[in-house]
Amino acid sequence: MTAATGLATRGLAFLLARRRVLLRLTAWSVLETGQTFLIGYGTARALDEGFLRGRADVGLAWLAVTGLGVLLGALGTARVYAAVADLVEPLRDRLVERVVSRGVRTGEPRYLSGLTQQVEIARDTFAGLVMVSRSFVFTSAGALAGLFTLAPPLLLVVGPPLALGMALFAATLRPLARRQETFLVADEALAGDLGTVCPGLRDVTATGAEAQIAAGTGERVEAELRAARALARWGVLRVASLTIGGQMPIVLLLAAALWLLAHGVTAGALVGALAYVTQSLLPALRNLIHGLGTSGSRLTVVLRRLAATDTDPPRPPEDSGPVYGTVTEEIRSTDTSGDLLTRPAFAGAGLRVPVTPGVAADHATAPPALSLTSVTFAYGPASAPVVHDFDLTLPPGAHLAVVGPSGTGKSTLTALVAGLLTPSHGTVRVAGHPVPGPEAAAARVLIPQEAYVFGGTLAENLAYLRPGPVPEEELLAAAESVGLVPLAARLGGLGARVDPTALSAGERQLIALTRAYLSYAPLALLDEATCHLDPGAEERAERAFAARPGGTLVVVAHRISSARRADRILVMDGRSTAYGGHEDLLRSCALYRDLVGSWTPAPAR
Ligand SMILES: Nc1ncnc2c1ncn2[C@@H]1O[C@H](COP(=O)(O)OP(=O)(O)OP(=O)(O)O)[C@@H](O)[C@H]1O
Repeated sequence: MTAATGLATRGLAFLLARRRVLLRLTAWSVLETGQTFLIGYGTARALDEGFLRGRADVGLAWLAVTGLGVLLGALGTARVYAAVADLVEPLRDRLVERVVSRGVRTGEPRYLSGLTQQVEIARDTFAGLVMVSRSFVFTSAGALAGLFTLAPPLLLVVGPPLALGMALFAATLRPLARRQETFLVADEALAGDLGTVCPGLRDVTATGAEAQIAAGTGERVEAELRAARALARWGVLRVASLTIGGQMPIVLLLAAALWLLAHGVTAGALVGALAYVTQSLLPALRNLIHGLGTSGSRLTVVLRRLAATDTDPPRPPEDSGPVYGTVTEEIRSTDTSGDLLTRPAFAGAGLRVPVTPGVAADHATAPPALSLTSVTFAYGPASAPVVHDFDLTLPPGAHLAVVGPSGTGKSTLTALVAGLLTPSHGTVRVAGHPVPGPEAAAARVLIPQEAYVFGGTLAENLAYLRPGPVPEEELLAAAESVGLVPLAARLGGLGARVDPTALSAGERQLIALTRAYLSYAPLALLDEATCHLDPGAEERAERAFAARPGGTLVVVAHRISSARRADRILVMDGRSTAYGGHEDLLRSCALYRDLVGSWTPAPAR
């Protein structure tokens, strides 16, 4: 039995078990049929027996009867809603019961919120479908009965295009549902991908995974585009079915007016027929086509997911939360087999972007290591800019410390340089290359506060940002420079497997720093990347980066010692900034004096 047949069987059993509710629904819907019938019939009589004979009172009386019919119909519709609730709520209860018991059984309660949300979608969609299909059936019955009562030839004009439109619509149902499902799946995959990638852009940059993430997400965008195009092509047929079934009868009635009048159809009956088509059939058909077309496919997808057999693994909710907070979890929870590189849990960790060797060029002719020109950035169109009309130029080999109170934009600045954020005005260039861009991306390495270590060997962790094999001597030399040697020895050497869960935050930072040190990127951005190291270890690591041949260092500093080591300091204070050496700033910048005061420990008494 296919999944679709299984669903249909279960759906039928569900409906049969609720025959009484269905009967009630039918009974109230009949009132709607009466209302539809009266719309055309009453109008025809009002004309033929009243207004066209100069008897306005009779005409008005028929219109009053029609109005009464509309009131009764409204009463019926109100009762229909109550009956639909009796049909829909048990479906919801059943699905919730199923989802909850499955969550409890499989021990995967974290999926419950996503699934119960899908239950709500299923309930609403099912209710909508019941309403539109029921309305179409009873409205059409009322309109067709009315046309026949007024004059059977009217049916000859309205019936065939209506039947043709319905047949075309029925023929598009399956293929369109399949395309709709493909589109929904592609859309959800893209949303899921973006939900993971966007909050984790910093992680992606830190692991040098931009190109592969862009390729992966690009493929999802392409898949959604293909699905949308296929859906649109079939959508055209659906529009055609509405045109043929709902709008063509109007044209035909007008075009055949003479013929109809010659065959005993009265003027009132002709107007009544037009009322049936424009006021009842066309809206009901439109609702049916839109309702069944979109909601039907959605309901099928959601129900199929919810009704998945108990042995199926539960599907993760679309939004699995920000990567920034979960990556470390994922990495920590990896075993030591070292195969994290292929795991989808953190796609970025498995991706390598070759960093161009030789980016560090001849200093004399080289462009600035970093330049920001009139850069303005705000997080939202209505937000105050965090960085405003900002200029900065760093020559190759410079060592800049960025300091300032919390929330003044230090991380925002590093994100702008790394290309994670795009300024609303101005330009950023790294080694002369515009940001964002592949050359600029290859020319800088970002080390965020959260250090990423994966379950491979220490050597694999260290060589991760290098395009090819790295000689052992080079790894050892880098470990020596950054201060990793004692940890490497404790772990059992470069070939030892690393268990990220067994490392402290500071030890992970040392590994990430050595990895960045080994990369070919001349510009290193340390965004609180040493915050878990003791002052001595921090000094050693920073000095190593500052001494890299051709290397330029930007450090978001959280200690006065870190700022003092830099040859220039940028003080950020909201929209204003100050720039200079330590002594200059002590003299000229009150905020810097305050910061230095708060960073310097009070002398022991
Ligand atoms: N994603 C974001 N959306 C909206 N506003 C943000 C976002 N990230 C930061 N901000 C705001 O931008 C301003 C600068 O934040 P940023 O993190 O760059 O400051 P910071 O100086 O690095 O702070 P800290 O020292 O605490 O890390 C703050 O007001 C912050 O609330």
